[in-house]
Amino acid sequence: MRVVIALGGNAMTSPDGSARPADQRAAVVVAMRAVADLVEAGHEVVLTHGNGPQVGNLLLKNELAADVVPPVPLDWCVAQTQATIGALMMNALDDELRRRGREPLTAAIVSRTVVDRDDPGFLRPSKPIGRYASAADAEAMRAHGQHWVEVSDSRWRRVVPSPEPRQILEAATIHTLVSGGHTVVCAGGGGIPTVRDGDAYVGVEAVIDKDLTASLLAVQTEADLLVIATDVEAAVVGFGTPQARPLGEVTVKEVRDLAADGAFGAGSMGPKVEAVARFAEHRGRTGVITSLAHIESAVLSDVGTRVVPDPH
Ligand SMILES: Nc1ncnc2c1ncn2[C@@H]1O[C@H](COP(=O)(O)OP(=O)(O)O)[C@@H](O)[C@H]1O
Ligand SMILES: NC(=O)OP(=O)(O)O
Repeated sequence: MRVVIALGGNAMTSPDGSARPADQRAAVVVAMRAVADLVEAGHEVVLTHGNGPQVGNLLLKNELAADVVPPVPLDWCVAQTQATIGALMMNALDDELRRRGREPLTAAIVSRTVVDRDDPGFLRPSKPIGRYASAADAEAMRAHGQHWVEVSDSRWRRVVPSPEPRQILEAATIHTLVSGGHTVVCAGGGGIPTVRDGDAYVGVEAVIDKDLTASLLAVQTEADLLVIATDVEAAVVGFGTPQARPLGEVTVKEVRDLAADGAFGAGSMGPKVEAVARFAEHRGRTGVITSLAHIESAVLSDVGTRVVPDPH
């Protein structure tokens, strides 16, 4: 089975959301053990990952050092996070596979995702990146022209434009590699935001939602299954209320109706649900939202929230 797995931020940072190198390395090692189980079982695996904490930290470093070294644009920062996280994932997966007596075949691909130049997302920054801050700190940053929103109780985060992913330019290469037995890390951080400029492609300043890109990746690479791996076992209806119940198997229409009723967090579970719904809709296969620990079960059984195509 060909499986596309999207790893959430929690797969690469410590539980407190810190992005210290040692924490990232340790978290990736744990994630790659679960991935190695799938590879060992004979599945073709395509991996993608988030970069929200990392790209926000890089952007901030650029801004803080602007007086001494020229700052680079946000799309360059996205490319840099793809390289760093891709290298971490390859090292960890290779080590794990060798420990199991298997010769690793991994590749990380710098990947560009085409977006529309006039996407309304450029006018309404919505993608949270970087560290959390207090209301007072957020207010101070706003004075510098940055956009900040309250993402949870008194926790603020910077937001940047997040256009819709339209096409992954490296999809054919990724398809060839995975068909040839490679485990491929790609389209990290949603891909490097890119627009067409005449006959050329140029980067644009944004951070694309990695779950929506994962959905496109799974369609473009003809995956049998899309797994969105996060820190909860399933999407929940009545989230945060005494009536909370995990959502099991649902159709695209059923889950979209729940989304329209506001059942899923806008910057968190919402895009994940939309990602699996799009995959089920356009590929006619199941998309699963579950926790990292359940990746293998997601392939074998019926854990997590499983969005299936609508009946004809
Ligand atoms: N309806 C819901 N069901 C489950 N989790 C939800 C829901 N709405 C919001 N969430 C939040 O979404 C989080 C997962 O999204 P996010 O933190 O963006 O994941 P990741 O960084 O792993 O991609 C959960 O930890 C939970 O707090
Ligand atoms: N690019 C992106 O969606 O990253 P996170 O999942 O880490 O927010």
